[in-house]
Amino acid sequence: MASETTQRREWTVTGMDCAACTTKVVRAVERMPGVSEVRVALMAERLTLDLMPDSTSPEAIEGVVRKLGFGIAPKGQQAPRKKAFVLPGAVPTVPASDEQAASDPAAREHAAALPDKSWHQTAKGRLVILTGTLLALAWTVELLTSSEVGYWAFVAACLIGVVPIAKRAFEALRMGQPFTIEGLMTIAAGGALLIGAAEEAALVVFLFAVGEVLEGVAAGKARQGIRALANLVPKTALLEEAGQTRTVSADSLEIGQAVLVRPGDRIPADGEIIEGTSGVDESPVTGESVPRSRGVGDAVFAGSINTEAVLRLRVTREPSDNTIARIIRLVEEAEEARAPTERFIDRFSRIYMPAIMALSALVIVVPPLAFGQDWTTWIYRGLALLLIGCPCALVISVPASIASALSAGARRGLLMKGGAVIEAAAGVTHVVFDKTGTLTQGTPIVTDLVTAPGVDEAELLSVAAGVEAGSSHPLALAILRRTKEAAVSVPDPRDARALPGRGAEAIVDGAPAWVTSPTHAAEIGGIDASTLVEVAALESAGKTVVAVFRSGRPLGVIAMRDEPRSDAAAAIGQLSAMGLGSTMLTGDNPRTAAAIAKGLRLDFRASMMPEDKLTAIRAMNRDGRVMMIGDGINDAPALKEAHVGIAMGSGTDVALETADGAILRDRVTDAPALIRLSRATMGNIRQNVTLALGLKAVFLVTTVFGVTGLWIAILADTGATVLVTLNALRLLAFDPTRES
Ligand SMILES: Nc1ncnc2c1ncn2[C@@H]1O[C@H](COP(=O)(O)OP(=O)(O)OP(=O)(O)O)[C@@H](O)[C@H]1O
Ligand SMILES: [Zn+2]
Repeated sequence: MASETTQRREWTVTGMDCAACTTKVVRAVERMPGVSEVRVALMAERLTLDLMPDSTSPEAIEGVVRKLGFGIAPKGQQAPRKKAFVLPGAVPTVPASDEQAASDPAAREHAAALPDKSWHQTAKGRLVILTGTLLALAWTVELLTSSEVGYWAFVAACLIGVVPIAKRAFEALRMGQPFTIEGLMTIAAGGALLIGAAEEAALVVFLFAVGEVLEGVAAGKARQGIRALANLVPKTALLEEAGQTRTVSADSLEIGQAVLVRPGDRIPADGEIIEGTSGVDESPVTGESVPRSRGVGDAVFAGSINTEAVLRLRVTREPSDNTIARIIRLVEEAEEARAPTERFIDRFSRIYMPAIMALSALVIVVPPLAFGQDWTTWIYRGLALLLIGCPCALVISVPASIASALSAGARRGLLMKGGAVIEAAAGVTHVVFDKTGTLTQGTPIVTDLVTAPGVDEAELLSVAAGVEAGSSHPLALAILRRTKEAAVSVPDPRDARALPGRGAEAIVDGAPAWVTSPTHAAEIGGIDASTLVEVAALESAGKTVVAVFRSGRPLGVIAMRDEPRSDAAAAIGQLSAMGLGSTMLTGDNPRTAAAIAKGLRLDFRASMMPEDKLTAIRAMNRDGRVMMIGDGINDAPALKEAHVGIAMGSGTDVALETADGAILRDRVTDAPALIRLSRATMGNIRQNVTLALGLKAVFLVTTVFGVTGLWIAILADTGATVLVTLNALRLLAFDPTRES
């Protein structure tokens, strides 16, 4: 566990193409003194760990990672550095067009340390060029001279090509990791030379290098999905200061500053509109591409597009803390919450490589010794088998799918905190919805005022508004809105108090007053029989009724209607077509709940106190796996209790932190969409695991029987890794809103 004295450090690590690479980094760094909680995110290219001061230096950690053949640079300003870092052999480039990189020293250093290089500029790319050239040279030599000279040319090509690979294998070995793909390669190439298969040995080294580059390209593609999000925030902003407008880097904006956004431009920061009204396309954040009209006082997100008119806004969030930055961070961190399937595959691949090595030893030794077979043949087959022992394709099969799914989801406003959540969401059997704000719009409107004899509507509203003045409950807001419309003044309450699940109370104009549900009205003063009949009628029409009291005397009732969201019924229909049951949980009374549930065609449980919702979820969890969908504000405990808790709506500030996932659009149909995406992801993972294991199994057999040889074995491994990654990328294009 991290103690208080340890310091959290973060680096960007480049060149990791598969989970075998991440294991290498983790194992090597883990052994260093004072290092704990080491985590490597493959797709986010991030290394995090806790470091005891005065133990290992960050530079020593960087040295170790670099020795393993990866690029590393501290992330952001979290890890201050004294000397600038340059990748060995890399050409540091500062993109001239990138104002932000040029102006911000930390960003510039970062850009210089880890430039976006094309494949031939990387260490792995150079290995391809080197081994390829050597191979071509050797072939030429063989063609022009005798096969005798050619043979030695291939030996030379293989030996020179294998040196960098053997170096990496040796470094890993020194750090306590005997089983690495580089180690397998080195043994296989060396062994092939020993039995005189020089040409093939050189070819294998070359193909290995090509495979590494291809894997890198595929992994990079998967990463782009997430990067694309970050690129949606413009680099520059039009800052207004002292009556002047000037262009500044968007990264330098501070809370409280005023910026101007022209039509057609992207909004540079999370902010609040202080002047202007315009359509704002919030698709980068919510996935909703129909522009919404936004005016003074409305919040807007960085990355959204201003479609119509000039807007002036006040920055409300630091650039590093804006909504889209938090979404990106969440998606990146989500990688660490690994799915059970992923953990299983990891454990499997850890025994897989040694097991294949043992098998390969048997294949080499047993047939010649026990059955007097030819040594060269079986050594050759044993070496080829070694190459089958690379677990790359298998190990990347799960994280590649999950990374694609996470970014596919994020682009549509469907956020999930990692593979564990995806796997859980794919397996839910039942969906539970909160009513207010989830299935309904959450903004009830007062429809009926029923006054007691001798009380007028203004008095009823005034007392009710007094009690609710400080409340943010949707019903309270409805009453306050209506009071304002009726131009009734709101008295100043004292001792205002919420009665969760029941109502609210306060001292209004010196007298104790209450607003409560009719069910709890009896506790205060009761409602007369004729009013109760009226209440029942209103409730049966799907309206929520509250009773208003002063000094224990009923003043009347207020009925409100909260319309179901327009797509709620469709969402329930989709879920049921997917074989999932839906239930609505509500604190509202059974009659109102029944009226709403009937229209939406789902089960319901009414009159639930907040703790009842928790118990209900717990009970349902026992019979199946429940996904709970709520607004994340007052139902956070229920969201936590469910198998999967999803917060809905743009009130996601809290939700992003507490729930397992979030739906950023106010769309109920995104609930089935999220489940569809999760199911598709698990399907994709199954395809990948089958593909990886299947190919291994096939080539294991053909290798043992001598049908295929060394270079096919390495080609099969690379091919499988690339196929698996490409298959995972298909998820980027998956449309979870489409019913199938
Ligand atoms: N501030 C309030 N003003 C008036 N009535 C209230 C208030 N708070 C609670 N109530 C009463 O208690 C009932 C249950 O409230 P609760 O907050 O548990 O449910 P809700 O959030 O309105 O509905 P849901 O459970 O569907 O989200 C309401 O229907 C209402 O009758
Ligand atoms: Zn690898």
